[in-house]
Amino acid sequence: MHILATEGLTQRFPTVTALDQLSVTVEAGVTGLVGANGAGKSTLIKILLGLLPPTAGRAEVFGLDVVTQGPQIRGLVGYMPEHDCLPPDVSATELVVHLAQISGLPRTAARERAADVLRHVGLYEERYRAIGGYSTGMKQRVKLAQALVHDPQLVFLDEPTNGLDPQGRDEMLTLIRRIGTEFGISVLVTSHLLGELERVCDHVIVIDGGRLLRSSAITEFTQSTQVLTVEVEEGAEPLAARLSELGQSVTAHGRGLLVQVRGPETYDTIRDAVCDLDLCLIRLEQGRQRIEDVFRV
Ligand SMILES: Nc1ncnc2c1ncn2[C@@H]1O[C@H](COP(=O)(O)OP(=O)(O)OP(=O)(O)O)[C@@H](O)[C@H]1O
Repeated sequence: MHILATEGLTQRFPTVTALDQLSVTVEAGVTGLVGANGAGKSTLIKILLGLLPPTAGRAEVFGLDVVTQGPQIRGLVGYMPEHDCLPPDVSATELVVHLAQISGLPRTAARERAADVLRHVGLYEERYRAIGGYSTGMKQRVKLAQALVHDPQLVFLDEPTNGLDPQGRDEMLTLIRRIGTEFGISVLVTSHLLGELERVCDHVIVIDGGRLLRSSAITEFTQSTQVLTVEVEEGAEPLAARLSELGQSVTAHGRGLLVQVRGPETYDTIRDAVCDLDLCLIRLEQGRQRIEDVFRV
């Protein structure tokens, strides 16, 4: 049973087509929406929230039509926008309580709920300080807290790791996974880095130039796009030839070779080929997947 679906969804702006005949469904769980800058991710989220009427096609969230039932959709969905949009002169507590009340919670419930979500996202005493003095990581947490405060069934997180250092990024990804598993809230999270979503998502959708490139379970994804970097002291060319003869997909890459992983046997094939040719293996490493790798598939 899917939680949202689009069919032939198209969004044209005067000089660019941001979404082009996009048809995709999303199931409950944590889903990554990946694409380079300008691929159409934020546009899709705005349409799904009922904030932007599409030029053509249709979309529904929990069976509700995005064009005619936007307010009902926004009652069920939380939204963490990409850009910094926080008022600098109020505290996180004041802002999140205020937004909870706007979502329809009575004052006391709004205060309790705001305290809960701010704690869940890792803001403690700082929550009483003005947001203007917060670090980027703290601001991202406030944006996440306000997306969760009305107890939604689904949240749209637009580039939540933007501007964070590696530790902040790690903490945010762990938090996103917890939202999906412990809180039972479905998540649609965007990123331009496939590698970072791989850790937290059950499913990944890749779009490019507003078109659907791929939609697969994360397990299928990592298997089919996994590459090994193989480096030998000398003899990369004969090794490439031998691996090709043995049916492997090999490309030269700098001083090494990139070999597509077809299964566990790929590792054995490489080891045997290196031994047979009497070469000295200096590196055998799993390639880090980037969005570019998927575009080549
Ligand atoms: N209101 C608008 N008017 C005109 N063009 C727009 C508007 N909103 C988005 N676009 C254009 O549509 C394309 C898709 O933009 P969108 O923001 O959806 O991409 P994105 O995948 O979210 O990228 P990013 O991560 O950089 O925000 C871009 O070329 C963008 O310039």
